[in-house]
Amino acid sequence: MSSLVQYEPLVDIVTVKFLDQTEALFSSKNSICNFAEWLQFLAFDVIGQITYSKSHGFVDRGEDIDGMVGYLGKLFSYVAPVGQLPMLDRLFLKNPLLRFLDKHGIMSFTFPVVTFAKARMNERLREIEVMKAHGIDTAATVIGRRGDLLSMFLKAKEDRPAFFHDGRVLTMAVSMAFAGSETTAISLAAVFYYLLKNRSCYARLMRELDEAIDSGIIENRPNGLVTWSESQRLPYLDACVKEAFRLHPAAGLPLERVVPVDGLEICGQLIPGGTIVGCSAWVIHRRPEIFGADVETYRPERWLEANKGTKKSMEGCMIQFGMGARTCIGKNISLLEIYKLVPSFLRRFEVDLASPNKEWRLHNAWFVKQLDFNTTFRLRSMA
Ligand code: HEM
Repeated sequence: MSSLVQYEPLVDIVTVKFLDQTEALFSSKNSICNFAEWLQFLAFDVIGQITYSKSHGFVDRGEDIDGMVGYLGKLFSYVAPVGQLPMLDRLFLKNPLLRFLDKHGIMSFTFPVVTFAKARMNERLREIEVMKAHGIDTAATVIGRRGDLLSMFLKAKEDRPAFFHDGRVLTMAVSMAFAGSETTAISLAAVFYYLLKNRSCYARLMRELDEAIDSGIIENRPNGLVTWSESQRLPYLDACVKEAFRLHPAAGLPLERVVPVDGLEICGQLIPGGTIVGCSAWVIHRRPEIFGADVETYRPERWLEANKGTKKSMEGCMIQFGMGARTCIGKNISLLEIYKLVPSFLRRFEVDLASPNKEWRLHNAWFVKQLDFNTTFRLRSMA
């Protein structure tokens, strides 16, 4: 995690903008906010900032620019069933006729996220060309200077040009937006939703935050911003985040693996090589023998009450980021974002559900998106 704190200034740029825009667009106008979507704007902009040192501009404009967010939502609604029956893809998106039309510019199937990524990459490549033309060492300047993910990918290209060609750099950059925006937004929405539905937990978290300010654990900044290292000294915040991850892991379908050729014994049963097996976080996170009989209840306290051994088992069974060789590579980036945004936001605003008696609706499009999560915000006094 320590190396990721280098991204904190990039996350801060978007977080502060998000807090200011929340105040301008919602709290000062007394408007109702579609919080799930608003958090997605934030997550998308953070990914843009971390990947290209340039946010997509959603938070600034307060709207879904080029329909990128909506498009991604639709894409996942397609990917979820097609991922279970991959041959369907040949009929639809990978249909040779559609590919032909796309290739010859007759119909475009290029995702707006890809268009944005291509534009950023071309800007950066042009910059590097200019540097090279002036005899400037690109590795030490354009590539190394920014410290964003695009510079890391371009550095990999400089080091291993045969493997890490431009196509791979672009794929990596686009993957960041595909894998890191909805997931982080869904997880953030879960943290807030459960707090709003469990007011005593919300009150306890606010006590922890206010006391941390009084005792100097958190610096009292006028914009409410909390640093990563300050957030790590807030045990109840940690419990609330973990409990939201437990009850609402972003990925809603089993994480699949292929059994090695020699077969494998799983839970006492021999599974032949080549079999696709999978395991869902929604099931594992609700195992009573691990998490307790009240698995369906949101109770952050379980993370504070557990003894060392139980806590280790609980943490070992949390697979919201997957597990093993293909575990999430963006885990620490999203944790940085979540542990900073939640306390910063709650310091600055008092949050309420627009319809306190209504539940949110869930849509499992590979990622389990929340719908009808509408809120109001009131400025808090931070003196
Ligand atoms: C709370 C936020 C996030 C959640 C819940 C999440 C969840 C996951 C899950 C469940 C997987 C599959 C792991 C497996 O099969 O074992 C995964 C993979 C991946 N994630 Fe995340 N993710 C999050 C944020 C991010 C971010 C911010 C990025 C990028 C900046 C990212 C990039 C990726 C990539 C590239 C993979 C594929 C890794 C591979 O196949 O080797 N994720 N993520």
